[in-house]
Amino acid sequence: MSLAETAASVSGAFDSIPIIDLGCASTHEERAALARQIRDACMNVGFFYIKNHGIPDETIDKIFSVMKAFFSLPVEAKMKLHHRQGAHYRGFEPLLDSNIDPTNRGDLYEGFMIGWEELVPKDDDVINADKNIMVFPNLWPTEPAGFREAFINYYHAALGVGRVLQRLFALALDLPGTYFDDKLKRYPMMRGLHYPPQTGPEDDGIIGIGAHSDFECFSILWQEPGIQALQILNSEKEWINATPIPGTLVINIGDLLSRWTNDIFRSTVHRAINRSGVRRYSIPMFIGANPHVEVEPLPSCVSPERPARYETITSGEYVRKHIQEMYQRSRTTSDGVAKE
Ligand SMILES: O=C(O)CCC(=O)C(=O)O
Ligand SMILES: [Fe+2]
Repeated sequence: MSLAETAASVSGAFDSIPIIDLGCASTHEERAALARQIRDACMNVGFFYIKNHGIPDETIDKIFSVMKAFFSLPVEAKMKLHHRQGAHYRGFEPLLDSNIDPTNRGDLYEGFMIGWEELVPKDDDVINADKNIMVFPNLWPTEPAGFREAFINYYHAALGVGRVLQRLFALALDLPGTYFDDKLKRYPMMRGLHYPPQTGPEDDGIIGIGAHSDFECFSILWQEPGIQALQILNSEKEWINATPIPGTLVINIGDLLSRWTNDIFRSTVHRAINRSGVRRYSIPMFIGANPHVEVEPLPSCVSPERPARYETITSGEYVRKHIQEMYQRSRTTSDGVAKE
């Protein structure tokens, strides 16, 4: 059955999130079987867990530990790295700095955003050699010690997982395995997030992160074990818990890949609410397409019964607009002062 025919029979009324084992992908048959599982998950749920992803525990432990230390610093120290000092979304995001759900009043998390950087910096000539790719400098705190190293090590490890997944997504879409290799960003954005425990009523419009779908192609999320916060919305409008499963990462499809696949891959709405009584941490990385890539529904996802639903758009144009809107709805000024 073609992708478009299969999509016609999919309901989206899931009540659980599949777990996919990346550990068995050495033979051609194993990779094909994995791609089929991924296709099912992307069409039915838009989310899946991966186990045996290959990121060492030590790499995760180190970034988790520096995140806890950094977010425990006084807010004045963190504000010195406010991301609005620059134009490229790097550095600290205070509480309520973003508002991803326009029907809400603000997102109750603190974040620290970074982009690609070599662990051992190369000279500028090497970095600037690839003129088509934008590499913006990161901002780094002076404390805690080892913050930069822990973030960069995790970043490179997560990016490696992304490279494996993008090939599986291509196979899942009946495309050559390397189809996305020159189209997806080599330098995606990643952020460490800290959600203070929340006590206010949900209907006051301020929750950890409001209901949204991600803007880019797919996201790779580490979430702190033992603390339930992330929820995803099914087609029956029920919130299904994405309970942290030790040793796994959560993968979800974003709007751009959904659009690229003519909505055959689902970009599922999700939110996070931390009512655990203690702080909660997570680390999303957003893998997008390079800014100049023109995204239009893939031929394998279009049929006479399922005509193309979207016009061609460049990735950069699409993502920039959405990110700007999310921060324009902020309830704080760049000094961190609450707006009226
Ligand atoms: O913290 C989480 O579990 C979700 C974060 C998220 O959805 C995002 O950053 O887009
Ligand atoms: Fe998200």
